[in-house]
Amino acid sequence: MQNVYKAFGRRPESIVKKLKEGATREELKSQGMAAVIDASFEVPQGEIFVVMGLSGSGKSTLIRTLNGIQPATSGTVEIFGQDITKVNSRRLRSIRREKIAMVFQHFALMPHRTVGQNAAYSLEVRGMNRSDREKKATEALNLVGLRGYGGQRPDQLSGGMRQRVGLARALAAETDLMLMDEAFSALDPLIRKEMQDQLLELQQDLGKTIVFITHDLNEAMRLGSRIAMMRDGKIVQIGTTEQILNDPANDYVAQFIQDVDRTRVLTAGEIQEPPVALLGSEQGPRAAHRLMRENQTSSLCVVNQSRVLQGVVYEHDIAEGVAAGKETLSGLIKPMPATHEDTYLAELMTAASEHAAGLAVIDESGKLLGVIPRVTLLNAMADPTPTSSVQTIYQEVAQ
Ligand SMILES: Nc1ncnc2c1ncn2[C@@H]1O[C@H](COP(=O)(O)OP(=O)(O)OP(=O)(O)O)[C@@H](O)[C@H]1O
Repeated sequence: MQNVYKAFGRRPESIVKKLKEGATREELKSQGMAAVIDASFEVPQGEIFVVMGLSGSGKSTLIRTLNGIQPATSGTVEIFGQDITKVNSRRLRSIRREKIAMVFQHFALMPHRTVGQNAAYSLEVRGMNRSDREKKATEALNLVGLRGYGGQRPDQLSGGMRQRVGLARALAAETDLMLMDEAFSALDPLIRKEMQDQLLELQQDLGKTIVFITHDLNEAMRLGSRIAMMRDGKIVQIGTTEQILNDPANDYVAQFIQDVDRTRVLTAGEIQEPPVALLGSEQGPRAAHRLMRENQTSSLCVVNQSRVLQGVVYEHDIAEGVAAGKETLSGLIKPMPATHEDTYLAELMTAASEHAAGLAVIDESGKLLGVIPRVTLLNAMADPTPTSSVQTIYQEVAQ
């Protein structure tokens, strides 16, 4: 969307005109409400774009201009190349039906229909025949973990399960764009987290374009590829979690993020450092000793030829190995705790307290990507901002 305004009142166009001439929302209050002021953003395919702001900041109005339920007073709204502010209402209804799925806070399920019929609803509206839509609805229910529930009525399900039906209905529609308005806000915290995890997992496979509205910053940061922060109708900042945490655009955003538990949004990948030194496991204690001296470190990660992590060796063991004239590292390599790049810092607490050398960061196949020295991890816990520059002392493994 580009330069979108939405005003309510008797003469919305006049409110927008005055806004463009520099009037503030406050000054125009007697004439109506400027709910969205000059909003512009683009959401690439596959992104979860979160719109975040306090109650009344204009989030719901913004999302309604996106599906055309409340047409923008001014500006353009393009859905897959089609400007929906310029099409007639019939065409708009068809775009909404074919291209956009919605998930609402209060589920909006039809109580007298079965779960399966609810999930199939958007397909029914499209005129799909019964057997095809039942098949697709069942597939969608399976995807959200409701296998076998198709015959039940919504009131037989818990709140969390009802929201899964809402999600299944949106997925069954197989649209590329999904709009989610406070979709998880009515759920209790544990179920809410489960739903967030599920959405992230589904999104990995489905790669939809999602616009997700929330007033909860932690939710925004867990889900959002990027976040738009709204205040009084305006988008005051658009950025990734990291950008917003590290470089809040103004005091409003800064105040918002004050209470965020950063250990729950920062990941291991954001504080990892290049491995201090790597050593092919075929090398002996002398080589290890030399590398430790060169890099002024008291421990080394050990990897094999494929750079898969084998463990860690410590200075005192290596010194003993050298003294005993050992030719290999066998018996000297200790296990090293490892994590993945996308693990949240909060989940690394125990690792930090228990292990002297710190943590290795590995990929799916066990290859060493980086290390988090214990002191870095403890510092990050105490002051969780991502390290901006890391001194690179990187030693290639013998190939
Ligand atoms: N149909 C309407 N007529 C008049 N004013 C409206 C209308 N819809 C929304 N508003 C006003 O526009 C402003 C933005 O409302 P909106 O619902 O978009 O905010 P929000 O951020 O979604 O808040 P919430 O989380 O409480 O829904 C509010 O001041 C609201 O009162």
